[in-house]
Amino acid sequence: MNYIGAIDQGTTSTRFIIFNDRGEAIGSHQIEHKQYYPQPGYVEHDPDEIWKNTQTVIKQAIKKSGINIKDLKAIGITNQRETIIPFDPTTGEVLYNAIVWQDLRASSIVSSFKSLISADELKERTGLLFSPYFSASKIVWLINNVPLVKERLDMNRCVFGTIDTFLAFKLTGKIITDATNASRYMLMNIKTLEWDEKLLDLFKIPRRALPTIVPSMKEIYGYADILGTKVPLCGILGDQQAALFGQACFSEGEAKCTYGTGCFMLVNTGDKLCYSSKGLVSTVAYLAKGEKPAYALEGSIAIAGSLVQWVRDNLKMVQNAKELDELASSVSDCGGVYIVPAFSGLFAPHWRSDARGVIAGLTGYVNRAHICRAVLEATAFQANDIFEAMELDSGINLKTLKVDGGLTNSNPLMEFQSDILSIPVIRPRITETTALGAAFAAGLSVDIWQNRENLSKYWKEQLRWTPSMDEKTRQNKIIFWRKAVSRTLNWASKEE
Ligand SMILES: Nc1ncnc2c1ncn2[C@@H]1O[C@H](COP(=O)(O)OP(=O)(O)O)[C@@H](O)[C@H]1O
Ligand SMILES: O=P(O)(O)OC[C@H](O)CO
Repeated sequence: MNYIGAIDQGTTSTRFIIFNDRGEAIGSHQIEHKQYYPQPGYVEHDPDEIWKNTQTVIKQAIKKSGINIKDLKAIGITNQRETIIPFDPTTGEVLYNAIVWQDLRASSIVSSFKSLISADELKERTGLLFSPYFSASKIVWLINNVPLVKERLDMNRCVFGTIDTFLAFKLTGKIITDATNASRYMLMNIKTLEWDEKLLDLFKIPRRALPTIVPSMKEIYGYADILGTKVPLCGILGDQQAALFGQACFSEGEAKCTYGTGCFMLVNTGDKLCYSSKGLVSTVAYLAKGEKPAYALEGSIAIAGSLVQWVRDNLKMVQNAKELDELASSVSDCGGVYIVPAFSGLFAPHWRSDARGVIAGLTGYVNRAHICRAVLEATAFQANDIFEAMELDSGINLKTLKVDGGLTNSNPLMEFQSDILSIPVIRPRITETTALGAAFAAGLSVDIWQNRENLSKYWKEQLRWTPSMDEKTRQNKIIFWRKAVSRTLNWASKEE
């Protein structure tokens, strides 16, 4: 038998999922890790905890699936992107906690970048726009604020890697990042797929401290010791690109939206690098060795499922997500309440780090159920804003939307999403599309699958939500949503 394993290292948890050669998940294990919020706007993870969890989930998933380790033919990695870990490659020592993609501490550094390079040139070179979301400003913050990092950097003993770099290093000793992850540093030239010398120079980041950029698939990067057996590590994709791949969106014009901690909509634009004028970013969708890169346009939303968790953990309004769904379903609408969860500022299409969250439209009529409904609707409205930008930017008219991620378990959210987008929303039979994408990449590299076209047959529709809202109601709701969004702006100072 042939099995492929995928490490899915996400914002809230780490999973290892084992797939058979029909793309079916046959065993998995998952562990959550601690979120550190040392100050408002700061979010950190402990890399050593993530590595410990990775080792445990691999062992446990293998045990649970009962496979013979000799049948594990390849492993792939998919990961939360942009999050940066500084480590010493000579000892493996972690020099500072991982600065997570949601972290806003480098906002003022991003402001200083604006005097070094124009937004147009930055977009032309990287496909991205000014935001502390991307890795570059986090790296500069580490160099400027952590003496240990500066010291090791001066000794040529510091690597700034995304999570894939860190895990690949732990597993194989190689210092690499794949082109999809590299495209999120704000340091890679999106056309040449190499570190951009001009940007490194402007931001004063030494090239020697960055990993080597490698293809996402069709290359064996090294061998990992898994329970005493050497298994090739041969597929790496950032988690949103992995979900696009796992949803079999291999060709131009195919799109997906993943609803997890955040929410990310990507459309494959083929080998065409398409620049956005509506607040989306251009990114590498995947790079197979020896081929031209496939590009994507992406709309990123920082807060989606994490709003559900905030209502559960910080407000203690519900015990779990299921209860929130039930409450939301018990009312026919939001009772006039609109929640804009700009906890980390607003990402696409607004990109305003000065925005902070609001709950708008409160009246004496509003109860807990309306709030719960507004929590779910917030994600659907944000996705709709991105969807509109995507259609305008790419010229692609999407007739349906493929969805995945934990929040797609929420029936009221998916119903409302279809209503607000006014198109059917479709969830596949295999919902672990992120891990599946990484497994596809690894499996293609060791010829378990011969080509991408062969993989399309594993994508099967499981659930479909179709729109039923009248156009006037839909438009009215969107108007109120946009009014609520306008209330979040200019709250924090631009530097915060
Ligand atoms: N039935 C549900 N209703 C609402 N939210 C849900 C439901 N099930 C899961 N979630 C949310 O989905 C998120 C987890 O999704 P997941 O795809 O595992 O996230 P990630 O990969 O970003 O860690 C959590 O924020 C959780 O609150
Ligand atoms: O870990 P997730 O699924 O929330 O994804 C995080 C994204 O990669 C951030 O860009």
